[in-house]
Amino acid sequence: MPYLTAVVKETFRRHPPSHFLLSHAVAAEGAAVELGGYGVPAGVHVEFYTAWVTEDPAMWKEPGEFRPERFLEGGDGADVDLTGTRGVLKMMPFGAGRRICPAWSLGVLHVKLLLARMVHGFRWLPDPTSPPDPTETFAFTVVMKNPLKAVILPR
Ligand code: HEM
Repeated sequence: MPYLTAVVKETFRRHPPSHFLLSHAVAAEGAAVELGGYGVPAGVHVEFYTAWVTEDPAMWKEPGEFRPERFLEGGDGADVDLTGTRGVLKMMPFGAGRRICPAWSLGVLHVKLLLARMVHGFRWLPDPTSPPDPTETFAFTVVMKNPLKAVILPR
């Protein structure tokens, strides 16, 4: 289970379904909030492009690599959680704070359960005529540009 959890976390880091959060406005009445050294007045909307955080080589070793081991002990993601509330804030696939996705735990649970059932029940082999291609494209969320094709055999 720890490795499965690491695979799921690495998937949310390397291939987050959303690259940005919903638009959030500064709520403080009449006061500017300081953000990264800038004063942001009340009512002004701030957009967070969260994918840049997980692509930043200052935060992640070789961020372009899909490497679940980074979320195991000693890895550069070992202290990171998906809600951005524990350890260093290095990824937020569901947002963070009071406007975090209210279904974040449901989402994680479904992805883990689906993946566990898929690898428990079947062997997944690459389709020689169409190997897996991680290229992404923007739909409503970010999806695979070329859908996965595989040879699936019962275990
Ligand atoms: C893997 C699955 C999912 C991902 C990656 C995801 C991601 C997100 C993100 C990034 C936000 C924006 C947070 C922000 O603006 O700070 C959000 C908001 C939201 N999500 Fe999800 N979500 C997922 C599944 C779901 C599901 C299954 C539901 C409903 C059953 C849901 C309901 C919502 C709602 C209602 C909001 C708006 C919350 C607000 O504005 O206060 N999400 N989600």
